[in-house]
Amino acid sequence: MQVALFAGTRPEAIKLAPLVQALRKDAVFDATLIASGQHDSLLYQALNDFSLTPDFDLKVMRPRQSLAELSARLFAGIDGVLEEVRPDWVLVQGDTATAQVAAHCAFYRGIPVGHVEAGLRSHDLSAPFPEELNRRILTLLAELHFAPTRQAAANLRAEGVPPERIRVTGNSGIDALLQVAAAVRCSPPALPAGLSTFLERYPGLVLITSHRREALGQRLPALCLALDRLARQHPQVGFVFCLHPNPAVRQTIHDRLKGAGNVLLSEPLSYRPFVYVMQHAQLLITDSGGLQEEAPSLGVPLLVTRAVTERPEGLATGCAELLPLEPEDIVFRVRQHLAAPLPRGEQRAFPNPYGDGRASLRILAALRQESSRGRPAA
Ligand SMILES: CC(=O)N[C@@H]1[C@@H](OP(=O)(O)OP(=O)(O)OC[C@H]2O[C@@H](n3ccc(=O)[nH]c3=O)[C@H](O)[C@@H]2O)O[C@H](CO)[C@@H](O)[C@@H]1O
Repeated sequence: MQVALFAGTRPEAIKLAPLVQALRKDAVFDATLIASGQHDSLLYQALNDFSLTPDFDLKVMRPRQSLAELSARLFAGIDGVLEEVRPDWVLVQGDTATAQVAAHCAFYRGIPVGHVEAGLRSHDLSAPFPEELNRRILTLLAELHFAPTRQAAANLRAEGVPPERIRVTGNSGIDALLQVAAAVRCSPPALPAGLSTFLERYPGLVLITSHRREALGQRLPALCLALDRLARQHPQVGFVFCLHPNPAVRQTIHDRLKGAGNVLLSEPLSYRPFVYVMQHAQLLITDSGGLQEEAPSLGVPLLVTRAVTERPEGLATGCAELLPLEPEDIVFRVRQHLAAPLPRGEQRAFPNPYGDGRASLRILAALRQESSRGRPAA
């Protein structure tokens, strides 16, 4: 069974890596990995972490291109690859333009699509933008829906997806995390020089990421203001902000946080060092989807800088909490967490509702079942 997998961004590479590894180990499958290059530098950094080299690289990234221009390049590039590879199945992950357009192209050619991480919904098309739209389109296009949780499966059924087309598999991102977290515990990765000195200097550690388009208005400036105050009030705590390459996000953060001594503005870390830093943090502050899924396995509490999340399961376990918009409220919530720290490296025990590390195997089993049933040619 020839399976084509498309990855355009860092999280897609991380979450598809365990699947590519599992497919390549299994004689039933032949896996072709296609990089779109939607987020070029971060995508290749993540693929490298899993020693993966794409079979095709579409290099669609251009500076300051619009979403429509990106989509146009993706349509042309992906259709060409499908013509050449002629896969039996296409696998896409999550909610990016790459995933949505790859599913579209496959659908037009009558190639069945498996959607990994199906059924997440914020029920708000403006947040996350444009990912919530991409998810809904992907649901219309997919033949098999690999839902990470029961809640995600319920969302799909509520939209009329036949139950027999849905599999609850867990999130393949947890497969990747558990693999890398175990490796990092045995052999700590090399960290950039400035970061390792910084970590040694402060007994406490808060790790922050923020990159969502919709954060640029009020949320990111409010978060920076709050962090600046918190850094002054807690000189024993190091605040590491891992930046995203998006120039508008970087500018906002640089302008507001450059001066504070115990704030380190770090370049994006590759996955192994990033997992190491997460393992040693006492608190994560983020608008990332992946971090919301990873935090419970690492036992690190997490504050989500968003008004809504498509991941309510983490809120229900007590690991995650939505952070208010106002800087005073952010300061208050973070101070509450910092008031009761665990020693560095020690973790709280949270159940992980997002997966148990076996999602890829369940997805492979579902594909094998499809192949044994035989599909009519398109
Ligand atoms: C709207 C939304 O929620 N969409 C999500 C979105 O992804 P995201 O929000 O999770 O994106 P990021 O935060 O960029 O990536 C996170 C990953 O990167 C690692 N990391 C982080 C910083 C760093 O310096 N080094 C790293 O290695 C980190 O541990 C984690 O694994 O798209 C995905 C693809 O479709 C979807 O699955 C997913 O729903």
